[in-house]
Formats: sequence, C-alpha cells, structure tokens
Amino acid sequence: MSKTFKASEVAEHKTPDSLWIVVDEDVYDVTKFADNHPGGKKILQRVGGKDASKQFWKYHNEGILNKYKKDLHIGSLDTKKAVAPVAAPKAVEAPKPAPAKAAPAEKKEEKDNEPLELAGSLIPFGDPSWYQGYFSPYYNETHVALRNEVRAWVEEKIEPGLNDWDKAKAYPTWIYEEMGSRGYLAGLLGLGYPTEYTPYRVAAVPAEKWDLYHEFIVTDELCRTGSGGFIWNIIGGYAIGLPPVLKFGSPELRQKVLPDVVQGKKRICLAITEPDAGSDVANITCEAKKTPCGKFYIVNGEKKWITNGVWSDWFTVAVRTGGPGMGGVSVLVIPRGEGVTTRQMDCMGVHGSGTTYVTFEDVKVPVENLVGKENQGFKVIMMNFNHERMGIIIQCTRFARVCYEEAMKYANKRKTFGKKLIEHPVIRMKLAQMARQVEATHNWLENMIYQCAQMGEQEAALKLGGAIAGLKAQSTVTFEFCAREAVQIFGGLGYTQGGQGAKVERLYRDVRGYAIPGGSEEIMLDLSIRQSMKVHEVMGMKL
Ligand code: HEM
Repeated sequence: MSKTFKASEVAEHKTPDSLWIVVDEDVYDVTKFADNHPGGKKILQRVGGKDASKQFWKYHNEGILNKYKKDLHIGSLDTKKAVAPVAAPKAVEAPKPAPAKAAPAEKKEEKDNEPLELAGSLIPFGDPSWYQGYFSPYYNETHVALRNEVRAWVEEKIEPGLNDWDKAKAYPTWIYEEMGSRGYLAGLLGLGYPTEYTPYRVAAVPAEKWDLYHEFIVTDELCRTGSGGFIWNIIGGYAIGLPPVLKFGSPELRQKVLPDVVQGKKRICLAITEPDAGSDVANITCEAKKTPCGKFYIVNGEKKWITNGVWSDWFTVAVRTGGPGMGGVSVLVIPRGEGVTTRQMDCMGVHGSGTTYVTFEDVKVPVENLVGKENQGFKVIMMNFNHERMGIIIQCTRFARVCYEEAMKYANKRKTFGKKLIEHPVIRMKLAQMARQVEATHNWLENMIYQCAQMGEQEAALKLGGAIAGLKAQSTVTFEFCAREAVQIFGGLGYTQGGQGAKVERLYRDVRGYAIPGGSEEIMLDLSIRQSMKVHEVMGMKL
C-alpha cells in the first residue's frame, strides 16, 4: 500500500542526501536519481521538499512519470483523494467472458443514437470525435470497450519503454507475443475473427461481433505511441503477409502456417518488391522453376525493402513461374531455411521495422506452398492492396493527429514574448490547418471502412481501389504537413531526439516511410483517377 505524508514531513527532505519532491500530490524520492537527472541535479535540489508540479510539467510530458514512477514514487500527500484503479482486461482463452460494458451514459430522452463514453484528453480534435461526446453511426459499446482495453495496455506496457526501444531500433519480442495472446493479431486480417486458428480471444469483444471498426481501433490506438517503427515491428509484416495465405491458401497450407503466426509464436512477411521492381509488380524477376518430378519449385532471386524480413519464419513471395508480365506471376509461401538469406537495411526512419534485403538461392519449396493458382498470383497480390493501404491510412491519420495533439499541448504551456504559444494567431493558424486535414481524412477513412464492410472482397477490390488509393495519398500528405508544423511549433525540442518533442521528431523522420511504400503518392493519385474512371464507366458514367 502506498504511504501518505504530510506536506511538513516532505519539507524536511530538501538536502542532497535526502531529496524528495511533490508532483501532483505524489511524493518522489529523487535522492539517488538527482545525479543522473538529464536536466541537472541543482534544479532538483532547488525544489527539494516542495511541490514541484508546475516546474515538472513545464519540462516533461506524462511519459516520464509512467517510466520513472516505479523507481521513484514513495507515496502521496494526505490531501490527495483516492482514485480507484482501473484494471486492464487480461488475455483470455476461448470461451471468452461477456464484453466489458461502457459505463452507461446518464439516461436522457430515448434516441436511436447516443454519444458514447468519453475518452482521452478531450483536447478538441485530439482524438476521433466519437471519443469526445459527438454522435457517430459507426460505433457501439464493444468499440468503446476495445478502445479502453488497448489504450490501457499501450499506456501501461508500451509507452514507458518506447523511446529506448526506438533508439535501439529493436523492440522486445514479448510485445508481438502478447499481441497474439491478447487476441489482437487474429483480428487484424481484414476478414472477421478467424477463431479456428487460435484459442485466444480479445477480452473486450466477442469474436462473432468483431468488425472492421474493431480492427481500425486496435491499429489506431497502437499508433498513439507516435512510432511507425513500433507499428511496423509488430504488424508490418503480419498484416500484409498473412491475409493472402488465409484468403487463397489451401486448407493444408493454412493449417501449416496460420496457427503459430496468429498466436504470436512465429512471424511472417510479404516479399514482393525487388531492387528493380517496386510499384510495377508485373515486372518482377525472382523466378520459381518446377523440378522435373513436379513436386518442388526452385526459387532464385532478390527482394528489397521487406518489412520484418530479418526475423520472419515465413515469406509470402511473388515469383515468376511463367512468361513476362502479370500472367506469369505466382505467390509462394517460403519457410526460412537453406538458401534464404536476410540482411537488415538502414533506413531514414521507421526504426525497428526490420526492413530487409532478402536473397533466395536455389531454395527448394514444395508445390503445396503455392498460394492460389499458378500464374494467377497477380490477382492474389491485387486483392491484398486495399487492406494494406487501409492499414497505412489508419496509421498516417493517427500519426497526423498525434502531431497535432502534441503540438496543441505544448502550445498551451510554452510561453514566448509573455504569451503562451496558443495565444499567437500564427500558431493557432497552424493548428487549425492541421486539425481540418486530420478530420477530413478521418471522416473519409471511416466512410471507406463502411464501404469495405458492406461490399464483398471482390467488389471492394474493384470498386474501392481508386478511392482508397486517393485516400492513401491524402493521409500521407496530411501526415507530412502535420509532422512539419508540429516540429515548427516545438522548435528546438522538435529537432532534438527524446524529451517532450520525441514523438513529433520521430514522426517527422517516419513520414517518408509512408509516402513511398504501399504505392507512392504519385502512383496513388494517378491510380485514384484512372481506376475510378474505369469503375464509373461500367456504372454508366456520362461525360
Ligand atoms: C520525478 C521527477 C523527475 C524525473 C523522473 C525527471 C526526468 C527527466 C528526464 C528523463 C529528462 C530528459 C528529457 C525528457 O525525457 O523529457 C528530464 C529533463 C529535464 N528536467 Fe526533469 N525530471 C524530474 C523532475 C524535474 C523537476 C522537478 C524539474 C524542475 C524543477 C526538472 C527539470 C528538467 C529540465 C530543465 C530538463 C531538461 C529539459 C530539456 O532538455 O528541454 N525535472 N527530466
């Protein structure tokens, strides 16, 4: 149990050999920490024995307390009111418990649609509007419960270590394993909740109620960390490498690959891009030749910029099995083994993504590992694009929002020329330009998710390809704008790594990792018009 102290007791600990401070009525013993305090020890000694809340919040954000609390927190002031701890839901094995219910809103007059439980800082536009008491046709209590569950997990277990992991460009493997055991991985495939491959379930949502908005919420909440490297580390390979196997693999292949990957025990990636073929998939050269006995393919070739390749157990690979062009492409699932070599690449941002150069040299792959039909791999690849791009859009939109939210918080505490930054019209203009783009992108995104949910896979692939390409470009342009403006607002703190500007500095470096892969902005914008024109021609467009 936490101790309570009187302010007069704390006041006695103001010397270097016994130094306590108070932040928000919590008492911290910083005697040993003072020597290592990045801001200096004298600055701590000056507030020894006193309430240092004002000074603390001037120089730090919430992440610092989460990280250091367990070592430095010794109790609270007797004036502090007790707050009931909120227990984070635990991972469960099927059958799962009933979904956690959102606290019932005060009963007013009967309406079809009520705003849902509030969440987050309530900074205007700092979270999606349905978190802030506004109406939405898309969400219900299961979405609220999931949002609360993922947010609690991220804040408690991920945020405190994130800056250090990101700097080391390496994330602990328990995160991916927990993504499996908490049931999140199974829900990230764009195809409902595949219960046959995992005993794990998401605590907050019954599997049969899982929809595309739940998938959206998991990724969105993970992205509040403000780290593309973190997201790619845990789902960058998974969310694009596994859906083709689930959708087009034979039942035997699915049984071989899916259970371990969905449960977070093994890893998979998608290997399409080559040193010489990126967005022009039809020109890939990595070849798979059948052996005379017809039982194996022998694969030779190189793949580049493969997210998670360096630690993957399985590779979902585009190979050439036939003649030139898209009619000669197949997809094979290749296990790591003899002839497969992976080399980590150094990139500008998205550190921790495990971006990899892969070589296949005389790799023997059983023909049963073919995904779909021979020479019909182009369809498999195309059918994957919408899901991949929607993932990127979700990430970019939340990253843009994080840039806005961080900048907004900072603008409300930093003073220049006797005024808070927010009181300068030039800064408000920047924030307004950020918010309007984030909200526009988010609303288009929710609409696209609704369209995907209504249409079958095939129809969505054909009909939504153009709009999703346009939205991908919209999201990366928005993200880039917000990252730039946030760094400007943070000034020097947005230029140095770590500290209060850590998220925006990191996201500024991550932007290109979103604007280029998954279809560059240029290709996406061009495709959005070409593809939509084709669809609307069929629909009877009159020009
Ligand atoms: C629980 C107590 C505290 C902890 C754990 C702590 C921790 C840290 C850490 C980790 C940093 C590096 C920058 C960052 O990551 O944000 C930092 C910087 C700093 N801290 Fe503290 N701190 C504490 C209390 C204080 C207090 C009470 C003051 C002021 C009276 C203070 C003043 C500063 C300053 C001026 C910097 C440098 C900021 C910059 O680089 O812009 N700290 N602190």
